Amino acid sequence: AIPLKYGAQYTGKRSDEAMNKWRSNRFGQFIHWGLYAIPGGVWNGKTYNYAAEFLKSSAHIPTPVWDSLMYQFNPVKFDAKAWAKMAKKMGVKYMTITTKHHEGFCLWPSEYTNFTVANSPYKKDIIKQLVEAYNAEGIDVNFYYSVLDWHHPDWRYDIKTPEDSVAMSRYLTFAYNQLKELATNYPTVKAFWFDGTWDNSVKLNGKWTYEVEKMLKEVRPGVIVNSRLRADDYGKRHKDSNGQLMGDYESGYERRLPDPVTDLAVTKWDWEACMTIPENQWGYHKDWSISHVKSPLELLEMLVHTTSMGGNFLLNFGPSGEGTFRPQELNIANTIGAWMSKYGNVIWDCDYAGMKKEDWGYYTKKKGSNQLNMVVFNVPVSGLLRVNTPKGMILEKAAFLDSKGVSLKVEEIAANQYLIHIPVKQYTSPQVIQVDYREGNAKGSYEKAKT
Ligand SMILES: C[C@@H]1N[C@@H](C(=O)NCc2ccccc2)[C@H](O)[C@@H]1O
Repeated sequence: AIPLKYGAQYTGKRSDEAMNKWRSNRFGQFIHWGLYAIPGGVWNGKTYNYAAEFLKSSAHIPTPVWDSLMYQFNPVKFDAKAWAKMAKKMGVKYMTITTKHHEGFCLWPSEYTNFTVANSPYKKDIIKQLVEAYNAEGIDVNFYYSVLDWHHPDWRYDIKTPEDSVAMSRYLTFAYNQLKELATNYPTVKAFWFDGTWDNSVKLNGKWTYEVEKMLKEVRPGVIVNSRLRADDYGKRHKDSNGQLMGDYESGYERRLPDPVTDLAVTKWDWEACMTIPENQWGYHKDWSISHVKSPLELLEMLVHTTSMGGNFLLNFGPSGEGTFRPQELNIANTIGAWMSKYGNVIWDCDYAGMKKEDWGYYTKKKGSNQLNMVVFNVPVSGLLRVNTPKGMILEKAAFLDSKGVSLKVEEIAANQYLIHIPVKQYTSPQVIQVDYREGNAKGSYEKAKT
């Protein structure tokens, strides 16, 4: 192994209470909110189809012009309690809020800069209101923080001169202080979601990323940081020069999911995928007709897919400059919430079942139970759901979760090979089958085909 001072601090999954809770949460709400929500992707009457939170760069807007949006930030319809109630109904167990996105505007009254809500017409601390409202609904709150900062004069993309180095170290001290401020002043924060760490200026400062992780865990014991924060002694990101994951969970899946057959390696570590409702809009965009908008069932399948591979699914919402969500976002929250109110127990506290992926859908398994869940998205025309079990696993019975007790026929067709018979009809949402099994070896009464 290559000796490292700023590489992975441990190997394997954390098994402390804080991480077990983070893992059991499984489903989270991402919220991207900032000055970009005011123009919403439109500038001087022109609609830009890029992500709305990049409008400053896609419309080449000078920093002073962009920054003056602060004087327009006044979300008169913002109601943290209403947001938290919607999230509770959706069935999320955590929420991750952008405390500061690439634009540098802070949703909390930071003492280290004037570019915050405190100096906007709104004045009040948005982070405090959200933490209190979501925690009151029993939802954990995590902080997104962009290291990349388009506002701060000391930010550098690369370190080419001694002046760059002096300026960037001033910037990193500023960011360190802001992060300590967030971890200190909002003591119920459970995790930090770092972004904007891909530039060379950060990769050359692996030591700083190590020190931030260390400081946060000293100020807030148990707190969780994503792999995207970290660079090692040689600028390697996410995984160090020895291939070990840094931070507490892998955060590379942005608007994409690992393949359930070829990417099974992800089941060896904790990970989270974050997802947009349109193709690529994190912040509020005025015109959602410019791309596909994912349906509730499309997103629900992604949630189940993610749980089936032992990951967390963070679904993004982009409130408007006034603090409201769109009808499509409300519909998604209600539709997924209705399914979660019936079947949330096959998501929360569930994990990878170690079973071979089948065409009909996904398996999840409740931690520490002999309960195997089958979430069926694709009913075969035959009505026969194939189940291949690992050696030593015998299926006993199967039943639709909502029609308690009505058993389904389980046909053993060979050692560790079964067919579960379900009615062939039009289903309008994924069906959940609960399977009970026991340890033991198949009767072995089958002749192995001579090949
Ligand atoms: C979680 C997402 N990560 C941000 C993102 O894609 N940044 C990519 C980026 C690439 C190059 C310049 C600026 C930003 C998006 O704005 C979201 O915050």
